[in-house]
Order: sequence, then C-alpha cells, then structure tokens
Amino acid sequence: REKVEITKEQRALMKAIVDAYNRHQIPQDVAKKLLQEQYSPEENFLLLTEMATSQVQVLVEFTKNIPGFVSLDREDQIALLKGSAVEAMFLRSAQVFSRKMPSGHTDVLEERIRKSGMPEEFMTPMFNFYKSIGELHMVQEEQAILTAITILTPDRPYVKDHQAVERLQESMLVVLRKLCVLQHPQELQYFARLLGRLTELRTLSHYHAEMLTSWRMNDHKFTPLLCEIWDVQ
Ligand SMILES: O=C(c1ccccc1)c1ccc(-c2nc3ccccc3n2[C@H](C(=O)NC2CCCCC2)C2CCCCC2)cc1
Repeated sequence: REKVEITKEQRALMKAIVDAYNRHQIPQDVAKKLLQEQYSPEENFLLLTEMATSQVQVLVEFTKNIPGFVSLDREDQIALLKGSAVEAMFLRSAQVFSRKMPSGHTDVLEERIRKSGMPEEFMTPMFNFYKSIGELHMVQEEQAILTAITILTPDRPYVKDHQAVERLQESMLVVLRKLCVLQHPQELQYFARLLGRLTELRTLSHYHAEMLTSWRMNDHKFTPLLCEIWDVQ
C-alpha cells in the first residue's frame, strides 16, 4: 500500500480552496423554498434564473481565490469561467440535491423538480448525475477541489495558454488524488470514479442552452449575466 502524504504546500492549497468554497455559499437555500410549495413553471424558471445568476457571481469570487488563477491571462480567466459556469451550476445543484435531508424530503424535492416545467428528456440524465454524485458521499474538501478542477479545464473554447491552465489543474488533481486515497481507503478506484463524473457533467451541460428554451412556458427571460454565460438570447 503506497504511503500517501499531503505536503505542507498541498495542505495550504487545499485550505485556500475549501475556505473560498465555504465562504462563497449560495445566499438562500433553494431546496428549502422548493420543499415549501410547488411553484408554477414561470415561477420556477424565475427561481432558476435568480439562483443561477447569484451562483455565477459566487463562482467568480470562488475562482479568484484559486491560487494562481488571477495570474492567468485575463482573457483566459474569462474563457475558463464562461466554459465551466453551467457545469459548476449542475455540480452545485447535485450537491444541494444529495445533502442529507430528513427522510422523504429528497423524494419531495425530486418531485418538485420533475414538475418544475423543465423538459422531460433532460430529467433522466440530470437525476442520474445527481444520484451518481450522491453515491460518492464526497467530503466538502473533495467538492471544493472538484469544482476548482472543473473550472481549470484547459480545453475550454478560446483558452490561449493551455499550458498555464494545465499546470494549475495538475496541482489540484494531485491533491485530490491523495485526498481520495486518504478519505476513501477502501475504494481503490474512488478517484477515477470522481473524475468520471466530470465527463457526465460535460455531457449534461452540452444540451443545456437548447434545453432552456424548451422550459414549458413562453417568453423565457434571462438576466444580462446569464445571457453572457448561457449562450442564450
Ligand atoms: O438549467 C437547468 C435546466 C435543466 C433542464 C432544462 C433547462 C434548464 C436546471 C439547473 C438546475 C436545476 C436544479 N437542480 C436542483 C437540485 C436541487 C435543488 C435545486 C435544483 N435546481 C434548480 C436550482 O435552483 N438550482 C440552483 C442550485 C444552487 C446553484 C444554482 C442553481 C431549481 C430551480 C427551480 C425549479 C426546480 C429546480 C434544474 C434545472
């Protein structure tokens, strides 16, 4: 069994990312709202755009605290944020969905989401993703570093300095791998399974833009920030 040790620098890197991740939580808990009552498709769409807009703002703050990010080329910083925002939103939604809740609440939440007005064909892949994230029982350090790894994906469109992004992502991957071995010693392929979720996440976000306009309502209104980030309107 290999002796896995997290170095002082890696611990500092991890602490910086986890602190930033915890500092930038979503303002109010959408799950609580959804458990209170079933909203109309229009109200749900508005709730989604509000939550997604504030999540993008939170994501920008979180990203600025990823060691090395602000020293990247500024246009590459934008390209990384734009390229990962939808994935980060689904990753965060999966974490909200998989949170430990009183028994039965998750079923109610799932029901509310299924009836929210979103297109049927998106539900299976979305809930499959949520459940596969839930099964991993990630600790918050893993959640934070996985989000950072998602943002620091070198092959996003329009990224110029691939190498620089790859170097930053590489140091996160090394820390995450060690963390997985330490946190889940019984599951030898836990790290590989965790990274496999990022592939599922990319597929999910691939259909996102076209799915938005098939939300069961007319006249889909977006905030200016979401128009930028979501390739809509
Ligand atoms: O973009 C989506 C989409 C999907 C299919 C077609 C078109 C758009 C799309 C994207 C997230 C969720 C989604 N999955 C959730 C899991 C658990 C709890 C809430 C969840 N939500 C939405 C939500 O507010 N997410 C927040 C979570 C915090 C970070 C910002 C986002 C609500 C919105 C009100 C109605 C019901 C779901 C649901 C849907």
